[in-house]
Amino acid sequence: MTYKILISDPISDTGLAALKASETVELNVQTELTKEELVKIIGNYDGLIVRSQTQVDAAIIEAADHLRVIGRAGVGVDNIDLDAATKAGILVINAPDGNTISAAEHTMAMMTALSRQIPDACKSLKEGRWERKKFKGVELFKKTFGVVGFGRIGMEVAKRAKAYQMNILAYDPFLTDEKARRAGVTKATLDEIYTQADFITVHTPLTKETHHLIGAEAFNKMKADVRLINCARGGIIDELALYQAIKEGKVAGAAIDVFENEPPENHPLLTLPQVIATPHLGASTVEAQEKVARAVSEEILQIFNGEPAQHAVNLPPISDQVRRALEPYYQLSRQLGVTAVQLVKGAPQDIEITYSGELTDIETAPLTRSILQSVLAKYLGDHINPVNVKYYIKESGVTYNVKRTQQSHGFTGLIKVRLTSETDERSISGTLLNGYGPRIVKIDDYNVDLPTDVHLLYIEHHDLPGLIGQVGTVLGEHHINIGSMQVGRKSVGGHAIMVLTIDKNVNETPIDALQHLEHIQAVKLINL
Ligand SMILES: NC(=O)c1ccc[n+]([C@@H]2O[C@H](COP(=O)([O-])OP(=O)(O)OC[C@H]3O[C@@H](n4cnc5c(N)ncnc54)[C@H](O)[C@@H]3O)[C@@H](O)[C@H]2O)c1
Ligand SMILES: O=C(O)[C@H](O)COP(=O)(O)O
Repeated sequence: MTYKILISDPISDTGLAALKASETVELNVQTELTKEELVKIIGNYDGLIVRSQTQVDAAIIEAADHLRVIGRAGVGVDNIDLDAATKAGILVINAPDGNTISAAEHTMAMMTALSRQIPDACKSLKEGRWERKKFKGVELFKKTFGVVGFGRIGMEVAKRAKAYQMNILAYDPFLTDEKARRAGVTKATLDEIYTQADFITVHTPLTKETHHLIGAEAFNKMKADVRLINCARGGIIDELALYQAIKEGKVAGAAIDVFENEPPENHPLLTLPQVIATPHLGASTVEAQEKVARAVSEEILQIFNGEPAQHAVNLPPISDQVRRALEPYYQLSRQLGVTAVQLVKGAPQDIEITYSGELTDIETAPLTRSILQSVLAKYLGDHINPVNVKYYIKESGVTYNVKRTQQSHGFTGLIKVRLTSETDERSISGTLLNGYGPRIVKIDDYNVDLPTDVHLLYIEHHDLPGLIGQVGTVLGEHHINIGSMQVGRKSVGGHAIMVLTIDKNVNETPIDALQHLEHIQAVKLINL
């Protein structure tokens, strides 16, 4: 199988080494595509790698029939329509830490350049002037520095600002006192930052909450000589309100790397001498570009190899430890879902999953997605995958709940899947048996011991002598070899089940023949 990957933004060639070396990948680099051209060709690709330039909107996702993964060689994914990607079952991954240092260094460069008016001083000198009086700056030493967004980059910026002996106030909804203490910063509210800071930098993602987070109201609270830096995302600071605030002398200056619309056209901020700007260069270093390209390349290869993603943006993150613990259970969970949905009569309305034994202490959300996916795929189709399964569950009105119990009936880890449809209710349990791999150990109330990689014939009948022989005869007449047979009954002469493993997939004919036998109540062929 060959995977076709399109690279639509300029990406470090060195960082792509893993993809280039792979025999299963065909790479195509086209960094000057118009949106229409991209829509036309995206259907040919299994993977897409972008930076912040390509706008991966709903129209592109709709045309991306085969796309499995979008790799963002960088942090911000606001250029990707995540809802559309999730609905389409396309995994979005990013490279969250490859450009942290470069972005933090650029922030410091912008703050120092702003405080000393370096770009204009340089320009004036190059134009033949010697204007020492005009370019008097301010020191950073002992100044109060507000850091809004204390994630990866915010923290690295704070480390560097400490070397300048700035007094750092940090605001982040997830910042704890302990984390602030360890980082040597003061945890503050936004208002404390607005009223006390001499310099304010933003390092949040652009979200509904952070859009225009800093606008006219905030500028009114700030010191008149405040200077702002935005090396995160255009739109976190309201650009027009910033322009007004600078014009009115409420803000002394701003250093801007990112714009609400890029590239900015006739932008008023770019007409102001108090503003310095760069064209979204925070991550544009040799080192950062190599790191982000290497990270997405290697992860995309892992995903195409069937391994779980480590930096999925539209799936909950899982740690390495959890990934390792769950790995052996993936096959079992999928097969339990597939079996249960073939056992139950009618479409399931409710799905109940119970984890016990060692699985009670592990984050089992990835297994839950895998079970839900395998159950729903029968009715909703193969486009259901772990990325979009929750979306489709909600859409279809099916309910599900997850339970945990310590009762594992002697098994190390046990998963039980119970499906309820309008007319039926079925449950099936499975475990991993040392040396044997995944096994089905219970169907409804009957204990069984079945492998999960075979075809099963599940028969419900009255417990009567001779019936097992009749079933064997019918299967023999249809040249179907029985691998193993297990029987169970509730009481002598009462309701009973027979589960046979058979060597080949069969068509409807022997099933019909079995169903016509007297005392047989139901026959189900279960393909795993
Ligand atoms: N200019 C560039 O080239 C460049 C380079 C890299 C990253 N970035 C951008 O920088 C930003 C930060 O990146 P990061 O790697 O540090 O991300 P991160 O996820 O590590 O940190 C973001 C932080 O923002 C916080 N946050 C979210 N909402 C907030 C709010 N309303 N108020 C305050 N804090 C809030 C989060 O809790 C988190 O700690 C992103 O927007 C990213 O796209 C820009
Ligand atoms: O979010 C990011 O990673 C930065 O904004 C970098 O964007 P870029 O890859 O387009 O330089």
